[in-house]
Parts: sequence; structure tokens; C-alpha cells
Amino acid sequence: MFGQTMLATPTRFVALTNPFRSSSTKIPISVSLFPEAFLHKPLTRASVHLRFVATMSTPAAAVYATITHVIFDMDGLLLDTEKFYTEVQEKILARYNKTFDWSLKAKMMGRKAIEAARLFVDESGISDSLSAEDFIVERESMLQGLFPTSDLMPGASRLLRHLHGKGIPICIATGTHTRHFDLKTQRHRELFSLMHHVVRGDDPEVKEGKPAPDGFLAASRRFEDGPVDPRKVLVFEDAPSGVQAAINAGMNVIMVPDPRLDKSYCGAADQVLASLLDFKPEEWGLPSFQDSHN
Ligand SMILES: O=P(O)(O)OC[C@@H](O)CO
Ligand SMILES: [Mg+2]
Repeated sequence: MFGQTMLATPTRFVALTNPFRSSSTKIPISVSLFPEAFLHKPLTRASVHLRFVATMSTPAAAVYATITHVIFDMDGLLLDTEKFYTEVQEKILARYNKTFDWSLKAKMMGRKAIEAARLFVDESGISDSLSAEDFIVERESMLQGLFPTSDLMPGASRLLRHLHGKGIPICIATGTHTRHFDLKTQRHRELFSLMHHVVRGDDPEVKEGKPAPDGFLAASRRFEDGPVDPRKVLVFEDAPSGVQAAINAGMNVIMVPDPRLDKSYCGAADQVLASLLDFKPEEWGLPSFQDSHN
């Protein structure tokens, strides 16, 4: 989604319409060419990718979309908690001499507990021995001791503090139930207090869990100036179901997947990052970091 890119020159403005604009492909274009060189050259794909320094301090144009609000997923994205689910599910399946693999994990991630549980017992072929409800009870008892030890994912604190410090409204939309949310975040209360609001999996407005858009739409409505135009919202997610939920909500979405997740699950997102540390806010029209993390 590209708009007009205005290039300021000492004498006049050059209005540059992105000639490659098309609804089907999003080509990251950061155009900053010397006005003189630019004005005497036909605009080709190669010239558009040439870098030049504008003679005035023109801020780098957003190359994806211009974002005003950010919604964060939590498990696996802000908190390193997906490993707890994996550890516990592997232990339960081992009792049935079965192994827990990433193709099943990819389907379960991000979903409401009961929906993930049904997938787990059905696809593992143990539903005759263990009901989805009993699996949840057993899993929860094993997770109780792990959740309070949850660590932040790399770059989570830096990004949240940066956006909050720049006055960008941020919130969370998670599939996690309230009772688990409190356990998982108990070591990070101050950081999570920067959120304008939190939508949890047991929220009354969340009729269906991810990949349904309910959580992200509810989150968008609760901002001061909500509901926010979904085209101006950026979602950060780690799970295929969460990415699809953001797309279903009409929002922009960056995926930060576990490296063990097969790449075939990562094609739907607008951008895929290895870590939040690799996020460049200016590519989304947001204030850039002052620190040079890299
Ligand atoms: O929506 P998130 O925060 O990833 O929570 C999902 C969690 O319920 C387990 O996958
Ligand atoms: Mg997640």
C-alpha cells in the first residue's frame, strides 16, 4: 500500500507517484534520489532502487504502510512461553509413545486453549484415552509452575519502551486466558503497564479465537480514538493462526516466527523478521530507534 512520495528540492516539490503500485505485490521501495539526477532520468525499477541523499532533510518514506497504532500478540512474540507448551505437550504424548512435532504445534499456536486441545488429542490419535478437557486440566497443572518464570523475547522491552516513549498507542491481543495472563506477566508488570489495554482469550467480545479477527478487532476498538482504521494498524505475531487473524481484520502484520517453524507457514505476513530486534520502525512510518542495535 503506497502513497505519493513527496521529494523536497531547494526550488520545488517533486510529486512522485509510485509507478510500481499494484494491489497484488508489496515491493519495499525506499526512494531517496538526488533531485537533479532523478529529474533527468526516466523512472525505471533500477533507478527507483538507487539511493541518493535528498538536498533537504526529507524523512525516509514509509515503504510498507503508515502506521498509527500497534497491536502485539503475547505468547511466543513478547514472552518466551511457547517452549513451555511444547515441553508439557511432549511429556504428555510420551506417555502414549507418541512424539509432538512442529506441524501440529504450528496448528495449535495462538488458538484458544479448548480449540488447541481438541486439535492436540484428535491429531495425536489419543482422544479415546484423553479428552480435550482432561488434557487442558493436566497441561495447566504442569504449566502453573512454569508460567511465572516467563522471560521476555529479545527486543520486546526495547520496542515497547520505544513506541510508548514516542506516544504510539500500543496494546495486546492474546489467546491467553486471564488466569494465565497474570501468571505469565507477573515478572514484567511495569513493562506491560505501558499497554493502553489488553484483550485476552476469555474476553466476552472474543467469540472465536485466532484465526478469527475477533481479538484484534476488539483491541482496535478500545484505543482512545478507536475503532482505528485497520490499514493504519500494525500487528506483531509469531503464529500462523495469529497472522491470519490480523489479515482477516484487514490489518498489517509482521511475523516473528520460531526458527523451527517451517517457512511454508510464513508466506502470508507483510514482513517476516527473525527477531523484534530487526524491526525498522521507519519502514512503517513510525519513529526510528535512536540506538543502533545492530
Ligand atoms: O495469542 P497468544 O498470545 O500467542 O497466546 C496463545 C497461547 O494461548 C498458546 O499458544
Ligand atoms: Mg503467539
